Amino acid sequence: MGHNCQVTTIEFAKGHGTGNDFVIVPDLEDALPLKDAQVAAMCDRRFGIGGDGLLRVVPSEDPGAEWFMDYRNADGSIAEMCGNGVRVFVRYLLDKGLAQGPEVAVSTRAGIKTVTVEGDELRVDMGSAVFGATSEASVEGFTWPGQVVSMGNPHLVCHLGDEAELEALELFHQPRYDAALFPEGVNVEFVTGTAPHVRMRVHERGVGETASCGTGACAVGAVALSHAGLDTGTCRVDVPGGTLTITVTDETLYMTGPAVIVAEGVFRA
Ligand SMILES: N[C@@H](CCC[C@H](N)C(=O)O)C(=O)O
Repeated sequence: MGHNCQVTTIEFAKGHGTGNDFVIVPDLEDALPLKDAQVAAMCDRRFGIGGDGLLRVVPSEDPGAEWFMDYRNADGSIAEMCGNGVRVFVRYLLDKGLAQGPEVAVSTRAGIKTVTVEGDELRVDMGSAVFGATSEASVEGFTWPGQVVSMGNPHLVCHLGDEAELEALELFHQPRYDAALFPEGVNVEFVTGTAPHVRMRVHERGVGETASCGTGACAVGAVALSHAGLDTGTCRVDVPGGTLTITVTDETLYMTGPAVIVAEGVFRA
């Protein structure tokens, strides 16, 4: 009795932005629509390549951009937007000659994002943060009030008392939140400090705690500036994996940070 030994091979690259890491799958003919389980297998840190998410590079149907970023969380779920992901996506396009800088438009589920190369870093026009209601999040019986913010995807930004509290926070498990307000789940950011310099940790929907979340940093920067009574300005957001710079203008919000490709290979499924 023989085994079915058919092996599927998938070309990939691996990259990160401030430690938020992604498997990149070039699917230039849009011939490889990955199932949730395949994404989860590739993102698995012990049995796969490992990643907080997956970026599939496919042709864009929107005439405003050549490429569409098909972003998936590590568990295979779909999210509207990924801020670190879009910088890594553009770094990959530039490295492979699939796009020319310094300005690259990328189609995402949250619309077209324009990414500009600025030295070693990439600046993304993320569009303005949209503030919603206030809500709350709880961890191990402690509850903090939070500001709901949409960056295309949902965020709940909670301010903590001090650094020690932030350091001690148990973020292995999903913080509790109002499931009626967030039926699709939410990314929860915990913050200390005030604009122009704050620190955050994050628990991401569909992933867990990550070293960074670009859209989360945008939400946090916008809330910090607003708490400081500023409609516009710049806020440095330190995350466990590095630093992102958030600039709010009258028209939009820019996120600036690094993006690095660290490996290429073939995944055998
Ligand atoms: N890490 C990302 C956000 C990825 C999506 C998020 N987990 C969600 O489900 O909304 C970022 O850098 O923005």
